Amino acid sequence: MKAMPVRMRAGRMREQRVQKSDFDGLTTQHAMNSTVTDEPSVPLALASASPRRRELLAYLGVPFRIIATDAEEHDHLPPPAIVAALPPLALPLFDHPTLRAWRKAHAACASAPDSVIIGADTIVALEGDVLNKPVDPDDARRMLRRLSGKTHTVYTGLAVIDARRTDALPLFDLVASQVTIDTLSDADIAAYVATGEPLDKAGAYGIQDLGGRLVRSVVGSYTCVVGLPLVATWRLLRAAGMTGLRDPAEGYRRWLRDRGKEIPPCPPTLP
Ligand SMILES: Cc1cn([C@H]2C[C@H](O)[C@@H](COP(=O)(O)OP(=O)(O)OP(=O)(O)O)O2)c(=O)[nH]c1=O
Repeated sequence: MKAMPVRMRAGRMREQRVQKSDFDGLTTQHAMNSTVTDEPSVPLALASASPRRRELLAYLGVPFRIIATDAEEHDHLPPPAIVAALPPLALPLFDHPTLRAWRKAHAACASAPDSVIIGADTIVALEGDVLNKPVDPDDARRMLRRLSGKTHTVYTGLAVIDARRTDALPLFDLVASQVTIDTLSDADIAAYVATGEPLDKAGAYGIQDLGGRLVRSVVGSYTCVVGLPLVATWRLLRAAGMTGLRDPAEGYRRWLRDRGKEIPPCPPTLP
């Protein structure tokens, strides 16, 4: 992305605008030519610093701005109405990805009072434990040793808030995909961790990059694993009244094509 002035706000909030002329990296040419289709009916904001989320959301074809917060680190109790509306999940409330997504979207409201705001959060769950982002390479090696040869669940929670109507309940979703990791030797793990790729990823792997080589199968949404399930995102944004969005299956195909990837067999792997 062309460096845009980043406005600092209280509470470590950063803001950028993503629009037609504003894509970078791997998909610059494709994104500029084919990603943004229309002006949205309501301004859209993504409450996330994740480059994966920014990239995937762009494939739904509407411009948006980015507001990154440190809200997921907050642990204050949310309002009871929010807790009651969360999709059921047999994990501690503090780890609930939809609650964490809500914390991000909620924290961004003051910066985008005219917008629909989407937050997302991804965790890896294995045998009742939650694996977040590793704190260091040792932690990444430990996580990958645990995931080796097993099937785990990747959950991505979504929260959409219309900041113009803060009295209304947010829209929530929780998407789960089953990922099976190959049996990995210590040398495989060491080589992968040495790439540095695992450090900013839940569960210490990135399926969309080199980590894809560690994965034997995905059952469910592929983009849930990457951090932003496109079909569920599309559905929530439509429910929030947004128009001009590209069909998510088409966005997924374009994203795969621009990354030079084959379309995984469908089903069991879906957008
Ligand atoms: C399992 C997996 C996770 N991930 C990423 C998605 C998320 O960016 C990250 C999980 O951390 P999150 O806390 O969900 O997100 P984040 O800290 O990157 O961004 P923000 O809080 O600002 O929204 O792991 C992949 O990129 N590929 C994968 O295969």
